[in-house]
Amino acid sequence: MRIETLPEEFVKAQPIIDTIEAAGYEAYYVGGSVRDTLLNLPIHDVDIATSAYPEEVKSLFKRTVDTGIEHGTVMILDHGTGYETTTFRTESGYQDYRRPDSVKFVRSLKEDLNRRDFTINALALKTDGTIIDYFDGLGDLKKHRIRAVGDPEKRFNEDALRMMRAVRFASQLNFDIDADTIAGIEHHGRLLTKIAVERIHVEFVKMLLGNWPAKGLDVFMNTGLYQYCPDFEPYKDQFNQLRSQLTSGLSNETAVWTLLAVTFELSSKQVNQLLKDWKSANQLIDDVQVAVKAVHAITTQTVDAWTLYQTGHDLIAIANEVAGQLGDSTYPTADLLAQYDALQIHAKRALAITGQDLMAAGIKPGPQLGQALNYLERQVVEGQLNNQKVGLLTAAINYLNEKA
Ligand SMILES: Nc1ccn([C@@H]2O[C@H](COP(=O)(O)OP(=O)(O)OP(=O)(O)O)[C@@H](O)[C@H]2O)c(=O)n1
Repeated sequence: MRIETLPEEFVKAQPIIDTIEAAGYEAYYVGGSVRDTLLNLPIHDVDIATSAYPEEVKSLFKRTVDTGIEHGTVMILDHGTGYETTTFRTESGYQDYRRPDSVKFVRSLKEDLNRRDFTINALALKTDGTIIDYFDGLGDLKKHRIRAVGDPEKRFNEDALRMMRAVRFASQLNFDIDADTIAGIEHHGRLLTKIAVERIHVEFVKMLLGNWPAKGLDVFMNTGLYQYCPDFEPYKDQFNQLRSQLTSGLSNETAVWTLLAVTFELSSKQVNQLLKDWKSANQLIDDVQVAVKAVHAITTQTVDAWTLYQTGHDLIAIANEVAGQLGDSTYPTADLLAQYDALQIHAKRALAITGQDLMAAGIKPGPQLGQALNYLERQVVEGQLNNQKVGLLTAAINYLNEKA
């Protein structure tokens, strides 16, 4: 088969392939960009596979970066775009690529495609639009099927992360997973425990961001794969409940973990533990903690100015999205955001008075100064006081006098 008009990303990359071919090697577009083009989806990165060895690739181009030279990948820089270019290879353990004997460079495209994860990812594209398809990836694309290349057991032994990739693609593409491939996941689920959590994290989140999350979750649950992810084992029922509730993908990673934290009914300490075990960034952990509180306020209909202020614009939208997925929000997001926008201040530094001002008015530095500012902040947020210097000063003095 031949694609008539190639997307411009490929046209732009053609000089790279031409250069490699002119030096007497083969080079093809491979991987996700080929798959997504055939599915009429936008493409992200254009990846190239070549018979040239890494040193040979580097000698052909002025600007290259050794992004993964151990497993044969060199990034070629061309007019601001980077092209990951990987030498054809076979492998005896994807995750062990740092062991020099685990990657064997070969000169044959077919051998290279044969070590790839799924048939839909094992297609190669020539610059003239011809598709090379040794494993009926085109048939599987048509049938909306994710099928391991050759023996699933072998593919999952090479890289157990591929089991997570299978469920992730199911959820992103609304594809079914082939029965033998599912059986492979059932047999090899435990191998996931050998994989770096950071890699599992990426795939798990992509699964829930996909447009058909229930599709991936089905296999994730039915094969028992979930048990081999950090901390998920006790939450079978909650996951199954989610599977039936989730009607569309979530909009970002914070929403994913907030949804899980609420569904699992985790305490703030447990949220922290879960996210730490999943090797999450501190910013994500903080955001999820705040969003979880906001979801509770939304679901119990106790959203007030102070909650909105503490939650902030972006996390309000996320919390309401999560509450909506759970069928528990009665607020349109736009209304909550309008209420938030209408607050007099959106940060403490926007108060019309500072600690300096209070000291200038004779209030001594110390804990009471901070308390007074906190009091003013809350009063202004809640609309009890106007954000004006003179009024705030009087209110601060009265507040401290009453306390004394
Ligand atoms: N564990 C993996 C990861 C990747 N690949 C191969 O390497 C290609 C590129 O991988 P990657 O960029 O991670 O994923 P894409 O398939 O390109 O999908 P996306 O960009 O949507 O993540 C895949 O298509 C597949 O052929 C593989 O065989 N096994």
